[in-house]
Amino acid sequence: MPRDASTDKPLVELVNVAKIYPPDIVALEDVSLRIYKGEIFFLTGMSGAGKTTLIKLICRLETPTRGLIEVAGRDLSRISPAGIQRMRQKIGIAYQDFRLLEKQTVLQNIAMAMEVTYASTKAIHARVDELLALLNLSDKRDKLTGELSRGEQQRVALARAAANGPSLLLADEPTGNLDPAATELVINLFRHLNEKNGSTIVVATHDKSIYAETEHRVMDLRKGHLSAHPNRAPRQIELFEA
Ligand SMILES: Nc1ncnc2c1ncn2[C@@H]1O[C@H](COP(=O)(O)OP(=O)(O)OP(=O)(O)O)[C@@H](O)[C@H]1O
Repeated sequence: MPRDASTDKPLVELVNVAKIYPPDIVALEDVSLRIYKGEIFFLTGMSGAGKTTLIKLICRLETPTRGLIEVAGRDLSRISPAGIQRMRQKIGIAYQDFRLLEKQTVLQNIAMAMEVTYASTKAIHARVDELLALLNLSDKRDKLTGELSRGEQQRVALARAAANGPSLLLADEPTGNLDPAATELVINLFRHLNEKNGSTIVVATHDKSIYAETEHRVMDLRKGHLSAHPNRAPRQIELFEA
């Protein structure tokens, strides 16, 4: 989806953000970042670099030790708990550890995420069927998620995150358990959400294959510091990084 960096306000903005876990584990140090509406943004970095921490800060599952975080122009530190709940209804989160209810079916796991929308059962089932078809999981709809392979569970977690057509999708290591064919399905899901719903998508990943062929912005976290990915042109850095 095209965007104009000169006129858009960022959907997500971090200014000089640090996160230090007790007693003194520095996960992020002085991170400033803008992510614009309609972007697909990749966050790379080695294990322990701080990717999950950054994702959790954006949806306020963690709070920063220092710095400002704004989502849709609102300072997260000033939003009430009820306001955070409302904000999260517009954010889809695909967790690295999936967080599925293993004794519930695929349909139930995804449908549960949609109950907040008060959609009809018919509309919920149609959406679930659409997402499962996109992710090649149609035959798993009535299976318990605990009985699926890790790769299948990972795709169910993505379908659940995508279910409400979120304004912002945060995907933490979304292809960690997938083969190339399933990885392609996930990339197509991101494109679909981005183009059809205008969803902004933030992907934290080790997996070069999901950003190698794209024109999208890639930034690299190293020991809590953020910089442009070494393989990306400097022009991109100037365009996006203030
Ligand atoms: N709840 C926590 N308490 C203490 N330390 C934490 C906590 N969560 C993360 N850390 C530490 O913060 C640092 C960054 O962790 P984070 O999970 O954000 O990295 P990551 O880039 O997502 O790694 P991975 O790719 O392995 O998931 C690591 O040193 C990690 O051990």
